[in-house]
Amino acid sequence: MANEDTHLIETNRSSDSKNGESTAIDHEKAQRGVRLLLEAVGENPDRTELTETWKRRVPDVLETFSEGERLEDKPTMRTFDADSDGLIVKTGVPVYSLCEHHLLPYHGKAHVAYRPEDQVVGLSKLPRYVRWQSRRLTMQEQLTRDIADGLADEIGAEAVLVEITATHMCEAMRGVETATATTTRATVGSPTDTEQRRFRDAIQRAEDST
Ligand SMILES: Nc1nc2c(ncn2[C@@H]2O[C@H](COP(=O)(O)OP(=O)(O)OP(=O)(O)O)[C@@H](O)[C@H]2O)c(=O)[nH]1
Ligand SMILES: [Zn+2]
Repeated sequence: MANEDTHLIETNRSSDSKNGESTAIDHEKAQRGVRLLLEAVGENPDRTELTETWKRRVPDVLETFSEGERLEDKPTMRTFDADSDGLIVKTGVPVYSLCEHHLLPYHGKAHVAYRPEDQVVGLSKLPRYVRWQSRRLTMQEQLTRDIADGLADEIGAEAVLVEITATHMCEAMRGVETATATTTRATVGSPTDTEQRRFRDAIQRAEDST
């Protein structure tokens, strides 16, 4: 075993598997990586205040932030029969994701709408689904597309609209050092002009009320 490995603690989650699928990140690798990063910035990872940081805290954070990579963490998208042919709109869903270029967070609000075919999904599942999709390394455009395509598949919706407005910490805290909002949109199916207008109006109302 390499010298640095002698610092590593065993976690029984690192090798969990269910039906051959990984159910967790590789904690041992994460511990080793965080130790190296701390050393790279001139820190002593064995300083008392930092030991839990690389042994437990940051690997746990990475596990949470990568839930969207694992199918078993996907929320159960239970649907119900419902006689609803209008657009169902959910606004102001919090989004926290990680930019794949700088490994820094971006956060904002997602707005989601769908026209059901013959089934509607439980309301709470929309924010749950957005959160699950967000917990991965991705670009905002791709996240918006993945939520729209994924929801269309899950619900069997005739049309889906997703809009995300977010601020990227990689633009705010470093680099250009300017916090500006970025809005991205993805559509599945063919929302009518009236539906598009209803979606925009609902977003406007949500923004006016905050
Ligand atoms: N389109 C898009 N760009 C993103 C996203 N997240 C970060 N970026 C951008 O990705 C780009 C990466 O540019 P590079 O030139 O490779 O990296 P960099 O030298 O760190 O660039 P700066 O951020 O301008 O300092 C930057 O312009 C970021 O603003 C995203 O979700 N979508
Ligand atoms: Zn970035």
